[in-house]
Amino acid sequence: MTAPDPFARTRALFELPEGVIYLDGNSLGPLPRAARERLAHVVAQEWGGLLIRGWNEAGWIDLPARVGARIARLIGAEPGAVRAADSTSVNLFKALSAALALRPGRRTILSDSGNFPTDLYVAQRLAEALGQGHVLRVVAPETVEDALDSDVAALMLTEVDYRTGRRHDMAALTARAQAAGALTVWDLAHSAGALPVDLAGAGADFAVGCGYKYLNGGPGAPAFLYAAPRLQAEAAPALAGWMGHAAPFDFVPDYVPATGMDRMLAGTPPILSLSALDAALEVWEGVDLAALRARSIALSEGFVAALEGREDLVLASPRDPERRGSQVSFRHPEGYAVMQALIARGVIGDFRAPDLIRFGFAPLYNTPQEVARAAAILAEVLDAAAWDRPEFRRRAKVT
Ligand SMILES: Cc1ncc(COP(=O)(O)O)c(C=O)c1O
Ligand SMILES: Nc1c(O)cccc1C(=O)C[C@H](N)C(=O)O
Repeated sequence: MTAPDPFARTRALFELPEGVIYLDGNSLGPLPRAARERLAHVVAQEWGGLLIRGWNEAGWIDLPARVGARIARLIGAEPGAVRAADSTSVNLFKALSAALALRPGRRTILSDSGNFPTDLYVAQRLAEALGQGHVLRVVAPETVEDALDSDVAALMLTEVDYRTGRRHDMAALTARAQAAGALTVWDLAHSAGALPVDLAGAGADFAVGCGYKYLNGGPGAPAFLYAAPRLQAEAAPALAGWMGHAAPFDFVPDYVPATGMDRMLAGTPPILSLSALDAALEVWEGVDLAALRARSIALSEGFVAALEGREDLVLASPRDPERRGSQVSFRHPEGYAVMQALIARGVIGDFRAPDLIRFGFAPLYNTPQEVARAAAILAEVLDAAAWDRPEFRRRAKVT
């Protein structure tokens, strides 16, 4: 007798194509059935039927806050402290600029070399554009703590490294940064929905994250933004827009920021994609995040254990699951072709240059059986050098 699968209920809420083992939900989550239905409804009934009345009658105007409230539980945020809006890049710009403005005497943005490129690009351009001598300092992930000197205005880190899955200790680094007089800006792109996050418990200052990965909001889904309640009254992001105004429909020429989190908004919310994300987040109702973490560790451990000891794969992720997010990466010199051969066999992960094959484990729908099968197929591909074909080496535009 095998015990019933505690995540069979949530798996059934997704449309998962037959014959595919999907281990790329850390890049783009699959389609929740509820999102398909909600989109059809919003398009036909709300957009089609209500037209402009939808802003009031269907509550479109409140969607950034309503969707933010659903995300808040997953990231341990205080009520009202999260908005769903814009992209992660844009939210990072807003959060980081607000953090810098709150530390006027300091000039350094501290980050690490494992951070996602968009985060580093946003910080570089913001530092230049401010014209006040700000600099982005990028150090090795292990040396972040030592680099927290008296010039650091903002510590900007991605909690879970997109390549290796290495996880920073958010609570410890936040405490260290604040003791050094800095504010923290956390990117939760690979954390939200992947593992329990406790922003309030960690005392984090600002955070951002993606809606299209483990939250399953669909390609280009709106991202989210958090500011600690103690900072909201003072936060002044460098990007303002009418949706962040205290009275948008007064149409006055001067900017007066809204009270609370609404000041972190800028332009008109994308109602179709916010609706899809809202429906996708229904899947999380009743999901226990400690059980989610336990499942995630069981999945990733099963995968690593099945492949451990192979001489042709080098584990790029921490071996200790407590120090990882919900993904595992291996190095292989022909990683791109290996991943294409896997995809041709129905196992979808992805490749990150120069040599990483990356596998995300989404506890809501991935099963231990899938993970064992994926590891076996990877072993077959390697044993038979099935990747060694010209068509598997041809790089696509998007990897
Ligand atoms: C850590 C991290 N931040 C940000 C992003 C993306 O930001 P955006 O949605 O603005 O493209 C990604 C992935 O695309 C990511 O992995
Ligand atoms: N956002 C993406 C896209 O528009 C195309 C392809 C991939 C992505 C990703 O999300 C990449 C992802 N952040 C990563 O961890 O590599």
